[in-house]
Amino acid sequence: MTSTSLVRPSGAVRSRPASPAAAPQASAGTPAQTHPAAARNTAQPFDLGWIDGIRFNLSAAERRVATLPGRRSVKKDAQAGWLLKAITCIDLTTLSGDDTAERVKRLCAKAVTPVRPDLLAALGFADRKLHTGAVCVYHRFVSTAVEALAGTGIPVAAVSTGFPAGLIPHELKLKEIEASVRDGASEIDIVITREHVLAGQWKKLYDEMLDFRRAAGEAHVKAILATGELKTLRNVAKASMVCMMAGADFIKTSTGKEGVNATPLVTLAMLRMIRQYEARTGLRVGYKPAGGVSTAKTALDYQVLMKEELGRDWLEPDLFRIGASTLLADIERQLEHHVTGRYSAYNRHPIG
Ligand SMILES: O=C[C@H](O)COP(=O)(O)O
Repeated sequence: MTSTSLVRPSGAVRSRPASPAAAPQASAGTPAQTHPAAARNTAQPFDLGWIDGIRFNLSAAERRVATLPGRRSVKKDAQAGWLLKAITCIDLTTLSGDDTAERVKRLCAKAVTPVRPDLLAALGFADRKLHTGAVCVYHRFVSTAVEALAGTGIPVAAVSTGFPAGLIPHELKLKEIEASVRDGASEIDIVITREHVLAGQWKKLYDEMLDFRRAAGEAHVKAILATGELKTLRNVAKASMVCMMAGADFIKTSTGKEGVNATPLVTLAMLRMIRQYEARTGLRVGYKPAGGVSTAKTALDYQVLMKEELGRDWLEPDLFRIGASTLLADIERQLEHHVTGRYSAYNRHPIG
């Protein structure tokens, strides 16, 4: 096994990416490579015509999603390579009422060294820098995380705007965003007002998102749709389009607190909108499934969907994140199994 066999996520998908603009680059690079950042999304004028025409064929989408497990055919070294790549896309998250500065510091240490050095060495990555995509915390812990991650290049993401319900006054939402940016967050995960979607008030959703994006300034904004509360996939698709139109850098499924969080079906709806938005504007928007993504197998499913629907570039952390609090533990166990042939107990991987 060579390290080069691990660095190129390949062999999982047979179809070509649907959009030529999203074709894979020639060089896949290493899990920790510096990937040329995509041009940032910019807000477009509000256009109801982009939203009214959106339809979603549920049975076709269900059929497509049902074939996923059969297409997740990466094994052995290739699978280890995909899993290492997945680690670089994890927003390692703690969002609990009993979070403490100590827990956040431990999480940050895990983000810096997500895989045991002996396992990395056995995989041929002893000399490579590998870290998670970001650390994601409540505003209260942004400065703690920024300090703990100083010099590592790992961004701090703050959940914001009255996460998870998003029912605090609009002005307070803007202040919360500004406060997190002041404390050093370079990514802001906002929650949308679900009522705007449920009532079909698309201009209100657009204006809200536009304000959030302005308040975040240089910090990148991930728009959490809380898809489990939006009733229909058509609503999910329309809300995705409106948030992108108003400048969201990423669209994200869930807070992790809804009854239903990330699913392959909502993913398909959102990825098709990202594709449509790119076709209209030439701008690329990232995608973040979050909530309940806890197994390596599920992470691979999402990676396969990303590559099939949008192309190779969407496997990189500038366009793909997985919001997860426990996924890393399972990925590390799978990597250990790959190296040693044995599974370790989960309590050997207490964080992540
Ligand atoms: O944004 C991230 C989610 O809150 C994490 O959800 P999880 O705890 O189910 O992994």
